[in-house]
Amino acid sequence: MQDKIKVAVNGYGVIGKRVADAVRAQEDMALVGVSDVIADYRIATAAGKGIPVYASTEQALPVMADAGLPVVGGLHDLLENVDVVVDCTPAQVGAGNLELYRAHGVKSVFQGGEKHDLTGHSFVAHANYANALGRDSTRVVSCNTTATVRALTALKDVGLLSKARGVLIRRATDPWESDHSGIMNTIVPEGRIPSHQGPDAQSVVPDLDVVTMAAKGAHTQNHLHYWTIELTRPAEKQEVLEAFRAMPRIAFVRRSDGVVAVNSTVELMEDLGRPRGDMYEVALWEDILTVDGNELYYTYTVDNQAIVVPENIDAIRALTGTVDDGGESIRRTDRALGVRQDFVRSSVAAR
Ligand SMILES: NC(=O)c1ccc[n+]([C@@H]2O[C@H](COP(=O)([O-])OP(=O)(O)OC[C@H]3O[C@@H](n4cnc5c(N)ncnc54)[C@H](O)[C@@H]3O)[C@@H](O)[C@H]2O)c1
Repeated sequence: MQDKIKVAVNGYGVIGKRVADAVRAQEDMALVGVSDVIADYRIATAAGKGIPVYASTEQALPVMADAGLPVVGGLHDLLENVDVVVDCTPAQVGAGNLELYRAHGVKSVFQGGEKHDLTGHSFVAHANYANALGRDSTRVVSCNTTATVRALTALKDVGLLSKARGVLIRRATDPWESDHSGIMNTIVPEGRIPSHQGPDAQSVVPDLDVVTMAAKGAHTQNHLHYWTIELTRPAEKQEVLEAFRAMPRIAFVRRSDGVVAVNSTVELMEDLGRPRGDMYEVALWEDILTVDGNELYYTYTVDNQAIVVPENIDAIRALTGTVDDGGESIRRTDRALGVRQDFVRSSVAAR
């Protein structure tokens, strides 16, 4: 434990519990504890796994203790013993924690619900690991923005990307909250164009020419994106596929393999034995992708609950500066999580 990066997770919800497990899967990291304000099954499962549990507020501590949780202490105590905290509290709550983390001399990773200005740095590992090195804090961008940046930088890396225009069909709510939030039996267009994901992608890669439009669907699992791309020159489909294949965390799926809809990938992840059925990769339909001269069209699906998890792990290494090379950090993270390049046709972990 001495040489490992000591990590805390504040906010043990959809993202926090996944990041906590991913930290535990890394050879160079130790999860010192998780902190929250809840006292029910959600945090009890952390205690059940032997993860030390802390209370994030003074009011929460007695409530958690009364519920029989083995609360080790308050968030202040946890922060005394870690190098990095990953803040996975609800959107905008995290912003109120930055000064606390700084006061404890702890580096901090925030999530996409916070504004770029909070940390002045927005993170997607492949795109800008290098300029996060040694920083005090960063923000891992949202699930939609992470997928957008991964796919567009794959094209940018090989000099093919001129302009990108995307339509994002978002899930209504996380599945476990569908008893009390989310829409039903409709599609709701977002009130403005561009939707926020395009400008957010530019907070990671400023020179991207990208416009996004979004709508909220009535389903609860996964987003679906459609992209129309103007390439810098006419290209062959094979060349475009190679560009995506070279990008970590993009995996091909095919209708011909029976992956015909968003729910197919959900079932596939379960069948692959993924924890919680999580899909860390962008699942891009190889046999739908079409190139026509200098125009490219493609679609993929994104597991909103999981895609940012490997990015959080890389952000921890970048801030602490323990691994200088982003490619090396990505390889380590992906090996530990079993990230793949192809779900059906390759039985081995990718790259
Ligand atoms: N759910 C997604 O699909 C998704 C995807 C990408 C990014 N994000 C971002 O991740 C962040 C967390 O979202 P989530 O979906 O995990 O939320 P969530 O509601 O599932 O989890 C948040 C957790 O924080 C806890 N919490 C509330 N107030 C707290 C406080 N003051 N101190 C400590 N803990 C507190 C809650 O009890 C809950 O367990 C947000 O910024 C969100 O925008 C969410």
